[in-house]
Amino acid sequence: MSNKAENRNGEPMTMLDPCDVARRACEIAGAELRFGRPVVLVGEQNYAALALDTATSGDFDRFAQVTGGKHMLFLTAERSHALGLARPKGVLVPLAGVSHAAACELGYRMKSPVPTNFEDAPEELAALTALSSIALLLPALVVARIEPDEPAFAGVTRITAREIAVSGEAESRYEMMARTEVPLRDVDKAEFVVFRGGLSQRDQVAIVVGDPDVERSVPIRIHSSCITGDLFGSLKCDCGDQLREGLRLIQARGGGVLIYLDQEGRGTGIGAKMMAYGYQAHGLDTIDADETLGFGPDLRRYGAAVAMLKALGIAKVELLTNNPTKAAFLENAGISVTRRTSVLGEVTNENQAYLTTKAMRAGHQLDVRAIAQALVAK
Ligand SMILES: Nc1nc2c(ncn2[C@@H]2O[C@H](COP(=O)(O)OP(=O)(O)OP(=O)(O)O)[C@@H](O)[C@H]2O)c(=O)[nH]1
Ligand SMILES: [Zn+2]
Repeated sequence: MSNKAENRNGEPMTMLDPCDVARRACEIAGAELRFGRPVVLVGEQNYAALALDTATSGDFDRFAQVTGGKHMLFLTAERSHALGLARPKGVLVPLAGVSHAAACELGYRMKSPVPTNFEDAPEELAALTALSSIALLLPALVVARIEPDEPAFAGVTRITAREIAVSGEAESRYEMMARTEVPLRDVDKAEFVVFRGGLSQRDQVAIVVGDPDVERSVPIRIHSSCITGDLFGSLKCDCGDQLREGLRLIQARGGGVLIYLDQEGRGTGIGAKMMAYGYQAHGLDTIDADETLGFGPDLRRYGAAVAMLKALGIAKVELLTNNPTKAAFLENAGISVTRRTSVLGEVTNENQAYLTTKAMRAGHQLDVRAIAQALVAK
């Protein structure tokens, strides 16, 4: 079947795939939010929305003015919980008379007054949380119900919840675009295989070590980027150690693949991760710090990893991880995990609490007692 059609003027038009159309709409809407500009979520009820962490106080005041002071702050279930309000779909807090600085406090600061005036957020606003995550923004949005033909929002980018949902399919659509050998210090032979596609993600990289036999179970590690740990040797986490130990194990097995995913801060981005580190310095653990910013415990997506494995012809793996979520995701996507092998880093004063939280609250297969004793033994 031809993928050409004609538009109303009889001009040739490429029939676009619905997922590509939705993905483009999301990327544009996300970019608008990142520029501090409003977007309109179109549905049974229309909502204008502005991202709190990119809107200046001028943008915020203009939004307040054109919505006649009917603007509200949409806080996720996680942020509501952090504020002591257990509301499963989050809350809407009226903002009439509230300054930009006070809204930011309510939206994502650690010491915020608890709102007394709020309503449960409608389900459809979850689409905006998904959009803010695609745009790597904090999930704190200023919203206002508007009429479909509201003149103040004429020309503003529009998006539907359906487009945001459909765009998610792009997460598993990647194409190989380059494959080149790069000599690495501790590895005999490594090829960097770059994939392009996805949703709001940069090109992704798989490092093929040696010549793995794809007919057998291939040792792999799926590693999410951690600039602080991988690159600069931060002591606050075990990532750098795990990256190097992962490569070492793959090499020792005679070959395999390390997939390096661009999803810093468990998918929240480096900015949010550093804000979370700031909150951790004030005593919150890694999960509570993310919740204070409005995030769930883990926003990472592994569709890219699955697409890359499939493109490399890999259907069976030995997974180098302590994180059972990664194994479950692969199994659900049709990649058989024949074995899970732990990858351990050094326990330090600075990462001991982080590792304990991963074991106790995120279900990572780490030995809590060994973590506790590791420093005593030193
Ligand atoms: N939000 C947030 N992210 C963090 C923090 N510390 C590390 N990270 C991120 O956590 C992720 C860790 O990635 P991985 O090492 O692949 O995964 P893992 O879930 O620890 O599982 P393993 O396979 O056992 O290593 C990276 O995206 C880091 O940037 C933190 O305190 N807060
Ligand atoms: Zn790290």
